[in-house]
Amino acid sequence: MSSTPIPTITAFERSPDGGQGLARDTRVRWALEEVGQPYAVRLVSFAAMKQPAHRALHPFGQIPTYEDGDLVLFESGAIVLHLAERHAGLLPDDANARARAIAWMFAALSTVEPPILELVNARLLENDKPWNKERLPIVKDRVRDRLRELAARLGEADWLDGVFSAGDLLMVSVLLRLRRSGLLDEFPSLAAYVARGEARPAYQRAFAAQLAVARGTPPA
Ligand SMILES: N[C@@H](CCC(=O)N[C@@H](CSCc1ccc([N+](=O)[O-])cc1)C(=O)NCC(=O)O)C(=O)O
Repeated sequence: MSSTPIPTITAFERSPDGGQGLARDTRVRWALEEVGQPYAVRLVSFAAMKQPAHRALHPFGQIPTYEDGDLVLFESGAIVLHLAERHAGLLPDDANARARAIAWMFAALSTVEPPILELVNARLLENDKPWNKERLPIVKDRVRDRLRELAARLGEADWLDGVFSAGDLLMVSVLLRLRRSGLLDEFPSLAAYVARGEARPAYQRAFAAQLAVARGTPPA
């Protein structure tokens, strides 16, 4: 029986996606599973997220957060990096390869995710605006540009830079948001890349855990 306290993350009490794994706690769960770190989950309601107690952990009143002893983190990318730096399995030992893997983490969140979020917002939050019909194709083409460039770099490789890394974990997580749009299927090599990520046992465990929350069933 381990006496070492385990880290605690926060997640939606009721995820708007009904457990499809699109909320950002899934990528943190995935990283924890990849490094073999047991963790606890504190579920928070939308209302509780905006209260002072949660804002003391997350200045923007969001999830996920990560608590481990006297360390409190927010930002899913920072949490994944923290885990990758402290455990084997998500960043290479070689210094240059490690730096490249971290560059891919930033690329996922700073270059590929923003146009995808623009598309998500255009479809979810702006679809009743008169200008949406004109804007949507422009936003879609911005996403296509990034996907085309990413596919060109990935080529026939399994992962972005040799072995699977935290860069792939975040890139796959970002690309999963595209599934409903159909845009990912326009790039078969990227759809296969995402499928490789989803096939990883660690992802499967992370997905099942967040789905169990959505279904109100206790985790296995
Ligand atoms: N940059 C931060 C962004 C965190 C964030 O966006 N958190 C969202 C949940 S993940 C984003 C998300 C939400 C829902 C779906 N979905 O498909 O239902 C997908 C992704 C949140 O707390 N939203 C509540 C709020 O802002 O008040 C990070 O990466 O951690």
